[in-house]
Amino acid sequence: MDSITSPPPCPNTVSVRRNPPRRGRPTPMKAPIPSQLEELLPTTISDPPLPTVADQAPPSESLKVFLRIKPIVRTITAAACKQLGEATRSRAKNAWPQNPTAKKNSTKEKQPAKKIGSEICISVTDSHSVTISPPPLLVDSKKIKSEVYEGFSHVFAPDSLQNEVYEKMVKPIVDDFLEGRSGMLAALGPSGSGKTHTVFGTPRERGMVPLALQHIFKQSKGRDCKFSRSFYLSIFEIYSERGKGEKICDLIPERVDSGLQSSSKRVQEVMVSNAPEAESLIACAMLKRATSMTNTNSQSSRSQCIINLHMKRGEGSNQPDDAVLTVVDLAGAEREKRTGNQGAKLLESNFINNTSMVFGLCLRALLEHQKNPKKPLQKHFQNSLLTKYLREYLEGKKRMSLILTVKPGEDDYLDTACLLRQASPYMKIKFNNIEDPSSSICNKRSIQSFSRIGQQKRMKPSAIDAQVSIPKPTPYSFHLSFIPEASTMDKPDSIRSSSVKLSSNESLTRERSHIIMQNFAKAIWRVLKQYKDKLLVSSISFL
Ligand SMILES: Nc1ncnc2c1ncn2[C@@H]1O[C@H](COP(=O)(O)OP(=O)(O)OP(=O)(O)O)[C@@H](O)[C@H]1O
Repeated sequence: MDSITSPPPCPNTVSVRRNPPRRGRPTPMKAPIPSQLEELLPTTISDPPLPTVADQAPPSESLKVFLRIKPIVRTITAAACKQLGEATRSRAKNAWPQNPTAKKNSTKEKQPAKKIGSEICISVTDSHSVTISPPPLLVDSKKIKSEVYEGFSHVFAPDSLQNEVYEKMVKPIVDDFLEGRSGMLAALGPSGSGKTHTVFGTPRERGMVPLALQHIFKQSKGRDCKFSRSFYLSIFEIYSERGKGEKICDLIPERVDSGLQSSSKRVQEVMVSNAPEAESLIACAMLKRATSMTNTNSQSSRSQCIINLHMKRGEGSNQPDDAVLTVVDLAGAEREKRTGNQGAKLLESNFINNTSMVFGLCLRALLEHQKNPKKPLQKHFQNSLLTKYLREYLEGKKRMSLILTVKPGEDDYLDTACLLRQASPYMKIKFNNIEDPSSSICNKRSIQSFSRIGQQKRMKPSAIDAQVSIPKPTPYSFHLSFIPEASTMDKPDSIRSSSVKLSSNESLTRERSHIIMQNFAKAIWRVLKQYKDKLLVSSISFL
């Protein structure tokens, strides 16, 4: 494995600085030389606990955004495999935990590392900033400049070790969790950039989840049993089969050890009492996760994977708050041109990209709302299951950290630049309680309804209670109001009242479409106006 220090400066480019804080620091020596060019479930799998006072971070705290650069490692891709006539579909991801078959394949897959040097598009400027340099072709044809991104909580160089990443990024979240504060870590980045590697790792290089488990159980061990706490694990994935709406799949094997408690609900929450027990559950879960071989990753995740560790305090404890530690391994955004995906895989890609986009939109909306509180917080979280589940985090009510993973190759410039451009402003997001006091109740309801989304299809309209509205099951539009308990079903009188509610729902939908159309019209108007101005200018220059 090669480690990368810094790419040689790309001639004919100048550096532009992006991101806060804009400090008056000299452009690093290694930077390019200036030139003349310029979003069930865990419900009972217990609902994630409502935000408590402990969950609410001090208002000044900002979202932590970390960046990790993957070392350059050449792996066999789908295209290469096709040539060899090998199968292109697998289910078990070759990450932590150990999958003997996959491991064998992986050692075969790794080819001698690429020669590095001019092929690198990103370099570490210092521990908080990076410089990305476009490949010469783009510099010449599109006059793209090299850019400096700064303000990251930490930039992990390609040779960074998992332990180092854990200490700087995850340990503070775990310490808070052990103090009773919920927290989340989400890994974002293009396909094959190392999200799963960072989150789960390999048997040799254990990832954030196994390291966190080890830390948590080590800390909990010698504690007074009077203040004992118990830990419950749930792991599930959200995926879309052939683009037909989103589904939740419990990744914990249906028949877990009899020694472990399990819930009968769709997503199990299993009590774990030590790290190896938890790790072996995650190991089994990972074997169930949907993966596939693409042109960019031999074992690309096709789903959003969510791991929750729920800490419940013992009865004798004077700190009754529960806390949840959530780790999200998002499926990597993919460009069709690069992955060469077709058919079902292309549909999966659309789902993956859509979820990533909605996740980003939520954060962007939060940022805009915080910049200008008069601007209402857009409810983009409604557009995907993942964001609906993570609503509290995406509305800035609970702490979360983001780890952006990028690939350093020259070919990866567009993916890397795109991610940095989109995600680096998120570091300006502050954690504060931006919703009204009823929000926690609303949110509990939304999470409950989310957890029962799978049951909706089984419910007949006649069975809906008078207080209940019926959601229209479109792939990315799930209803957030009350979903009935099974016990409220089979009440024929309710048909009329539910249809009344339906019509009010329709009017809401119509109103929303009207607003969207209005905004769309405004945008078109602006574009047309710009064109008009440009036409005017060019016609003047002709005269
Ligand atoms: N820091 C790293 N050190 C060593 N190998 C790495 C590192 N990051 C990623 N890899 C390797 O690169 C390959 C792709 O990584 P990984 O599967 O984690 O990507 P990903 O971002 O999860 O992709 P996808 O979104 O498609 O699932 C794996 O073989 C992994 O072991």
